[in-house]
Amino acid sequence: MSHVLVLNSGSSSIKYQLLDMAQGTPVASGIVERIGEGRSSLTHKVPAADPGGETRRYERTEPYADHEAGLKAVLDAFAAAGPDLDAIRPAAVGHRVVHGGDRFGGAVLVDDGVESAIEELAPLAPLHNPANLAGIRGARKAFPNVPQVAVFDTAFHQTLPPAAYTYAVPEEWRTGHKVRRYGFHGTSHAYVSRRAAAILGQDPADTNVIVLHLGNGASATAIESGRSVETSMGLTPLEGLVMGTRSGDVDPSLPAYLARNAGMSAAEVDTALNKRSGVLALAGANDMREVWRMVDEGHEGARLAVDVYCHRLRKYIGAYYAVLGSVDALVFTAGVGENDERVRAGAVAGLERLGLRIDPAKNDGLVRGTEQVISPEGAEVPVMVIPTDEELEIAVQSLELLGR
Ligand SMILES: Nc1ncnc2c1ncn2[C@@H]1O[C@H](COP(=O)(O)OP(=O)(O)O)[C@@H](O)[C@H]1O
Ligand SMILES: CC(=O)OP(=O)(O)O
Ligand SMILES: [Mg+2]
Repeated sequence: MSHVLVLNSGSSSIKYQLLDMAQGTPVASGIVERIGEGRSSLTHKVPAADPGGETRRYERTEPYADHEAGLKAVLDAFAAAGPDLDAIRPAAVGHRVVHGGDRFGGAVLVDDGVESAIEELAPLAPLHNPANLAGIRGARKAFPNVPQVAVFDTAFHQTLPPAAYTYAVPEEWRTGHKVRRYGFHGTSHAYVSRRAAAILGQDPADTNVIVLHLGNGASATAIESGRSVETSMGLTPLEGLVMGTRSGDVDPSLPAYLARNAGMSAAEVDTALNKRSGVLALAGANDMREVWRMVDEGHEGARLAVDVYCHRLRKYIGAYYAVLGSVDALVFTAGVGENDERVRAGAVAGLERLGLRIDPAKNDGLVRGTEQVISPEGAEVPVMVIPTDEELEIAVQSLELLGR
C-alpha cells in the first residue's frame, strides 16, 4: 500500500495531506495558518478508519516564525497524533509549486537544479515560490530517502498556443526576460476539467470546458479537447479576475501613473495590487462570507465589490466562449466557486443566449463537497460545481512520475 505526503505551502500557510493511494483518500490532513504572524496555529485531523467513527483532531497555537518552523510543527503533529510517518514510509512527498516558468511542462523529481530553478522564478511569484521552496527544503531534510516531486501550477498551461501566451511587447522583454502569459492553478484546472468530462460521460480529448477556479486567488481557463488554450492569469498570478486581495486586470499604465502622481515606487504599487486590492479594497473584507453579510446589511462598498467581481466573471465567460467556439460545460470550483451560490448566479446572469442557465433550486440546495450539475434538465451548456482536489492530483502525478 503506498502513501504520498502532499505539501501545499502558501504565502502564510502550509496545507498538507497524507493520502492512501489505494483509496485515493487522506489518512491525515491539516493546515498551519498565519505563519510569521505571531498567533499562528496548527490543526491536524485524522479521520476514523471505519465509516461512522469520529475524526481525531489535534490543535496547537504557537508562534511559527517561518515555513521551516511550520513544517516542523506538522511533523510533531504526526508524531503526537499519528499516523506514524516512519512506519508508513511515504512513497513520495509531492509539492505544489506555483511558478515553473516555461521550463516545466509536467511534474519533476526535485534535485538541486530544480530547487535553483524554483528560486530563480521567485520574482514572478513572490507570494508563492519562496514558500514552496521552504517546504521543499524542509521536506528534503526531514525525508532524505523519500523522492520529492514538484508539481507546478503553470505546467497544465504549457499547451497555450503562441497567440494566447504572447504579450504584444518588445522582443527583448519576451526573449531576454521571458515575459509571456504562464497561467496558474493548472493542477486544479486539469483535475476539474477531467472530472467534468467524466460527469458528461465523454473523453476529455473530445471535451471543451470553461473552468472558474475562485478561491483566494482566482482564475478562469478555457480548455479545448482536454488542453488549456487560454487562461486569465498571466506572467504572474495578478492578472485577470478580481480576487480576494488582488486587483486582476487594470490598465498597465497604472504603476507609471501612480509613480508620477502619487510618488509611489513600482514595488509599492505591486504590493498594493497584490495584497490591498480586489474585494478587500472595495468591501473592506476579503472573505466572501463576510462580504455577503455586509451586503445584506446594506454596505455599499460590499455591494460594489460583488458587482465588480461578477461583472468580471461574465466578461471572461463570454470571452472564453468565443475562444472555444463551442462549450460542453461551465464549471465552478475552489472556496468561492464551490460554496457561494450568489456568486455563481451572478456570474451567469444574462448569459441565457449563450445557453447558460442555472436552476435556482439546484444552485441553492447544493450539498457541500459534492459534484453537482446546477443547470436545468436539458440545458444547452451544463453548469457544474466540482470540488477541486489539488492534493489528490499532486499525489497521483507524483506516483505517475515515479512509475508506480
Ligand atoms: N461558504 C462560503 N461562502 C462563500 N465563500 C466562501 C465560503 N467558504 C469559503 N469561501 C471563500 O473561499 C475562500 C478560500 O478559498 P480557497 O479555495 O480555500 O482558497 P486558497 O486555496 O487560495 O486559500 C475564502 O477566502 C472565502 O472567500
Ligand atoms: C497561484 C495562486 O494564485 O494561488 P492561490 O490561489 O493559492 O493564492
Ligand atoms: Mg487555492
